[in-house]
Amino acid sequence: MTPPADHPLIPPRKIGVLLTNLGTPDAPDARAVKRYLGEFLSDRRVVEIPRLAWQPILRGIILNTRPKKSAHAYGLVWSEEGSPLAAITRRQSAALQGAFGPDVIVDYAMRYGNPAIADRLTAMKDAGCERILIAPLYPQYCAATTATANDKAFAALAAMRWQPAIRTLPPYHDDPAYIGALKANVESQLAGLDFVPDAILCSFHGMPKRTLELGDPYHCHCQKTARLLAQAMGRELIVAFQSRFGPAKWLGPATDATLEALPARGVRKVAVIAPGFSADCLETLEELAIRGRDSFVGAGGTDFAYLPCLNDSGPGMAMLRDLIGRELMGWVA
Ligand SMILES: C=CC1=C(C)c2cc3[nH]c(cc4nc(cc5[nH]c(cc1n2)c(C)c5CCC(=O)O)C(CCC(=O)O)=C4C)c(C)c3C=C
Ligand SMILES: [Fe+2]
Ligand SMILES: [Fe+2]
Repeated sequence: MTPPADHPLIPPRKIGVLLTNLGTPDAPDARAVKRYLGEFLSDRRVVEIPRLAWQPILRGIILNTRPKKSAHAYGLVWSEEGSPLAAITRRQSAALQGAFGPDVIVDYAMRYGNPAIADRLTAMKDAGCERILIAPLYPQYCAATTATANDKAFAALAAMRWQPAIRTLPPYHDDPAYIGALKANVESQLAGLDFVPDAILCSFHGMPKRTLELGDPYHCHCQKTARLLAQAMGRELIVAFQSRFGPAKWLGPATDATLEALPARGVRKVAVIAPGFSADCLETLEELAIRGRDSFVGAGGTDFAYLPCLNDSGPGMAMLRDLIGRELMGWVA
């Protein structure tokens, strides 16, 4: 990644890579979940309802009911390393550090909760990084995920007298490296199943339908990923959207209703994938792998498999090295 020592124009400079993801509570208990959800659901990029109307509902109802239920769900997927999302992001960061070597400092931070984006950016600057790539690990762009993670980084930079130079990793929903990694990951896991699925369900995190109407490209990015992956795999994929939150209309069809309807359509064996998540988390390990299975089997399905995300798998890390390495080349060429 470094230019030759005798490069005539650009002396070597320290480069930082900050992986960012959504965030997760510090512990699987109601107090920690309440703190996390309070920050998450107060983000106006996430809930686009005027503050005066939303905050009483959030503080008066949601934060008094949801944390206990969510803490129970987190408890079902929590590991010795902590929240799966945090543990996997940490491993992705360590693997990339190993791949790039000492001239690049790789770290990770969360949009909500810990480690905080401002703290890790400051640490990178203190370590001498004059150029920092901020890499939101969302393949599909959504203002509620990608833009808010970048906003948070820019807000931290706004407080610095001497800012590092910044790049952000673009969405990579249609990048051949991403589609190729998904195909390799899904096909190797399909080969290890003890049944042959009648169908593959591709579940993306949902968002309010209004957000699509306001011009957010997320829905189109999801559809394109699914189309390219289906083409690459040479088979059909059923697309659905999960995790509906609140009374508004969300993107459809809904994953839970789709899983319930599949057995009556003759699909008794299903494999579920979630290519929009770069790391397994509550939404995949609890909502899909536990509740999704219950819905499918309860409706008459016989075989169900949830296939894990790219995480820090071989194909997943090769893809991140490729995508991020390409961005860094602009700084060292
Ligand atoms: C991958 C893309 C994601 C989009 C787009 C997204 C939008 C979005 N989410 C909510 C509300 C909730 N999301 C929750 C969890 C959650 N969401 C994502 C990703 C996206 N969200 C992840 C990776 C996670 C899991 C975090 C973890 O700790 O594992 C939850 C909280 C979970 C709970 O309490 O049950 C809520 C609530 C909205 C409103 C939204 C809008 C566009
Ligand atoms: Fe979400
Ligand atoms: Fe969920």
